[in-house]
Amino acid sequence: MACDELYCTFFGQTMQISSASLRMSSPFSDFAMRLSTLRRSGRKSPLRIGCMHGYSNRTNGRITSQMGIENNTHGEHHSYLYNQHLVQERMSMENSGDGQQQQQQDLAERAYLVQVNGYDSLATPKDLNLPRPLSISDFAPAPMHGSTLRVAYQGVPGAYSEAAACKAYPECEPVPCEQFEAAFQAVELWLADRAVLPVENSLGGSIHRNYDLLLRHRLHIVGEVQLPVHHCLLAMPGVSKADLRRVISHPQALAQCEHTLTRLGLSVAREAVDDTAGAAQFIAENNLRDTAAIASNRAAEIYGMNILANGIQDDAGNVTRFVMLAREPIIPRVDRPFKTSIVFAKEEATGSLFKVLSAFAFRDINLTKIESRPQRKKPLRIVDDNNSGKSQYFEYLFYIDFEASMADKRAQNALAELQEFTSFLRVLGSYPMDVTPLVGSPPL
Ligand SMILES: O=C(O)C(=O)C[C@]1(C(=O)O)C=C[C@@H](O)C=C1
Repeated sequence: MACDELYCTFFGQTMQISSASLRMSSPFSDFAMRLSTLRRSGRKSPLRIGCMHGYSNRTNGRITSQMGIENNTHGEHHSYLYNQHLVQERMSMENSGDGQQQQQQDLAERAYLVQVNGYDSLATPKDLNLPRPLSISDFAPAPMHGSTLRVAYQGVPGAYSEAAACKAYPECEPVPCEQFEAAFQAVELWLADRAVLPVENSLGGSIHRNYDLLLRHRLHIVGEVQLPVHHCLLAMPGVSKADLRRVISHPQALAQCEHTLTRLGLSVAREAVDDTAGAAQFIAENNLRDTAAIASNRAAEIYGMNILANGIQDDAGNVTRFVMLAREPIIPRVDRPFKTSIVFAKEEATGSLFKVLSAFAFRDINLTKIESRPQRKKPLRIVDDNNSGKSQYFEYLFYIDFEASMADKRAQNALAELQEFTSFLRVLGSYPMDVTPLVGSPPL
């Protein structure tokens, strides 16, 4: 859908560009000026802007700004990122006034964008371009203005995380990322609207890296999705099991198939790589005839590989749970099952963990998960006991998922009580539970 008005999403609030928004004061003045630039040239410019967004912050006393412009003119999606330097460079091309000057400015704008993006087939806009009144949906967090929701995941096409992204957001554009951290950053820098990341598997357990990253980044959990994971053993066409010297895959996938591989007589070297589909891609690109990958049957299709064995996970009901992350939290509700995820550090007092857990038990709130991670900044506590000398304790952060919405009084009271026994407490998100039945899901 083409959209010719200009909007700015500023720290989660979407507004149509108007003189009011142009009067934004420091530290956002650069940002505001940039918006005015585009507004003035927007009428005649061949560029149709679907949506603009950006942020500005102070680093070491300097203001840095980044801005994304999405152009959805052809049903395609192009995103341009500017930094402050480019914004200033761009502004120096700016002339006020009409007629020829305006035309020159339009051409300059087009040339500039082609130069930045290498994209030169921009459509001619309609002349009649009346502003559309704002509606409530303009103020909702992304998806934005008819553009496709971009969902970051770790891996390459054919990864289970890509399938999870498409299960969570069926109409989305999946955005592959090399590492989990890159998926977090893609959302933080507005290159993606959501991230979908694995947090636990029914056979392999928790994906600790993502627990650590949840704390380090400021994204919110806005949903969860459970995906049945059906692994295949993939090799190049013509390769048989007897040719194999090595099996490569994501460490979780290797762990989920450990016993089956041995049962298949594959006591060969196992090597961990970044993701399951990446393993298939690597074998295909290098035509490796002594190596197999554990990956999905979609990966077999994409990378032109043969399936040597199907359903090699150690348990037929193998399931991975993913969380959906966004820049803004969703509004918790009580009209459907919700879960809330929190992280806390307990007080040093005796029995504080028990007291935390009983705050939920007394209110009949079911805990679905508890995970502990070392407190990296303060990993050890040394206690000097006069009788037995010095003892060392490990310090932990505790992650808890419980079955209640933050809109539920019981959850609010439990967290109020928790504050008495915790030195740190953060709500990672309150979101609808995935209650879709897993049985009958097509194997991946
Ligand atoms: O490598 C992939 O395909 C992934 O999507 C990652 C991942 C994981 O991290 O657990 C996702 C689901 C499966 O449990 C195996 C691997």
